[in-house]
Amino acid sequence: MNSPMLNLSQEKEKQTDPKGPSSPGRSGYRGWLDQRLPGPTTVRMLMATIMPPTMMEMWATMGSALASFMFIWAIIRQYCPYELRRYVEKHTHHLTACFQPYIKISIHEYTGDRLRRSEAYAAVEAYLSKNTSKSARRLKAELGKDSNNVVLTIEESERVTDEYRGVKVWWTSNKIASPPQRSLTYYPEQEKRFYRLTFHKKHREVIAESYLKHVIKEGKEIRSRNRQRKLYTNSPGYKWLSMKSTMWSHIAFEHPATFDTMAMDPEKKRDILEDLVTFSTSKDFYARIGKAWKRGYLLYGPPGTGKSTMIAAMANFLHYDVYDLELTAVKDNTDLRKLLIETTSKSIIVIEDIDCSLDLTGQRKKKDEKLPLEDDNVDKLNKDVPRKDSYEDTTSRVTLSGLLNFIDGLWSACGGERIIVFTTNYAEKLDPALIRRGRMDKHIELSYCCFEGFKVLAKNYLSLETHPMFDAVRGLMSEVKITPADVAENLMPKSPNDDAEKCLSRLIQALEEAKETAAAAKRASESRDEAVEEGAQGGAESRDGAGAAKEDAVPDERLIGNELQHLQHHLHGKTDYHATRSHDDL
Ligand SMILES: Nc1ncnc2c1ncn2[C@@H]1O[C@H](COP(=O)(O)OP(=O)(O)OP(=O)(O)O)[C@@H](O)[C@H]1O
Repeated sequence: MNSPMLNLSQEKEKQTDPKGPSSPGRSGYRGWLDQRLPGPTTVRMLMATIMPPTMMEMWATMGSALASFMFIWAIIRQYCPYELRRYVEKHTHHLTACFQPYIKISIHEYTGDRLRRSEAYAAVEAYLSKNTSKSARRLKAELGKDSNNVVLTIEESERVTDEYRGVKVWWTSNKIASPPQRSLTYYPEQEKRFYRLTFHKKHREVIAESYLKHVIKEGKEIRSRNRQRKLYTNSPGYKWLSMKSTMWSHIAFEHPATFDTMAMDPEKKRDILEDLVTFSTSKDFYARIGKAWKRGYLLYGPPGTGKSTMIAAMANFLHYDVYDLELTAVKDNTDLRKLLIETTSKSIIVIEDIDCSLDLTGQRKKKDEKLPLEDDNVDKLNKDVPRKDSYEDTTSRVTLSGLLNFIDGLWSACGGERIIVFTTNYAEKLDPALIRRGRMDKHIELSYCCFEGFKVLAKNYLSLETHPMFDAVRGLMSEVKITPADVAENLMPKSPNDDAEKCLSRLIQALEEAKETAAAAKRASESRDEAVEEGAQGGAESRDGAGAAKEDAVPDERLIGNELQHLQHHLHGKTDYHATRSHDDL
């Protein structure tokens, strides 16, 4: 028994093609059907019944047009100049946008002339990594904070859905390759990455006024919670390794110092902590008083008193990145400004030993004054090796005025929430303009170890809160100067058998030796003064006699001076001699 549908199609067939369903040489729709739909007649007839002839034709035409378009587009993409391709793409987008009820918002990684990575992009990245990584199918994995957890971000071209107050939105991650470089360059081709948000136009208000703010706020919070803090350097050696056009290279910042482990006067410590907290929570205050949100700290004191350690403690306390600026590696003031622009907010910019970094009187200073290759003998031996200064300008042209502008010029305000730290052993050597309040707002002296500082170190190194030997340490510390670095070294166990008593005895012995040396130095100094006094008295008696007395005094003075120097060397090593002098000077 035939089905009514089949009958109907057969009837149609009779009407349109008198030659019958399978007869050869048919033309028109039936012929076309034979060609396109091979197979049993019944199936073909069934399809013909489901799809009216005009619709089938339409789909077929569209299919082949689409295939041709794709083919032509592939050829265009390969051979057509980049500019023309961009032009076509742009106008195609405009055309399709007219018929679509959706709005698209792009958030680019770099805005402007690639000066700085957009914070909005970074925030969206963090937001999407948390909120959509469960629904996305293609993800990138990176090591997060402390290299312990894995942070997932969505892969390029991946599309994810998000929902906010019942409104559905779509995010895609994209990138555009920039035009190929005309000149030969070692740098890889730059890509411009961006996120695109798509939503229905009826939700424009919710998205623009509320959703985007929500994404940025949450993204920033996630970032500050999760991010691995970094230690940056501008040293050229590292720059070539990274092969990037950025001026900074970085590694993960993993210094364990904290204010708890810092040996210093507790009052001073509290004062610094309060200052840091006040600064980091005063965004609105700085805006109100019309001042850039930054603060300068000058850390000064003898070597080994904890200046570098304090920078690490500050960074850990505030969760900031650290930019260690090597001033002698900066070519000129323009490069200094570029470095500043590339720093991010929530960071500490450090210039260590500022007095040695540069001749800040405006004169230039050779960075490598004694390059081995500049030695004539070496040059003769290695004639093929180019002299370093023949291909590389080793002179830093950074001037004092360039540095002053770096600290509080117009450009210093970009980024915000930044701390600038200078360290020095000789604060008195610095130009007053450089360290005046407003540039270096807070001057912190890090000095010799006090008993409270010792207690912190004893807790750190020996896990001791108190001990009977502490009294001896307290007594000696009130009489002699010793740096926290020296105390730490004496408290450090040197073998598995070193217990707390042994370490404390070692420290007491070092302090006693230091006391003896200081006493000997004092005696030598007193006898020098006496000799000078005697010489002066002799001079009053007679001119001739004075000459003789002076001659006697000079060798004495020299001898005493040498003895003093020798004793000081014995006490603290060569550097500490300078340290003592600098501290006293300060
Ligand atoms: N105040 C301190 N608290 C805890 N440890 C300290 C302190 N000062 C120094 N140390 C210890 O001594 C070592 C040297 O300290 P640090 O490098 O911070 O001194 P510095 O003042 O920066 O010296 P320099 O002026 O030579 O750079 C550190 O590794 C640290 O362990």
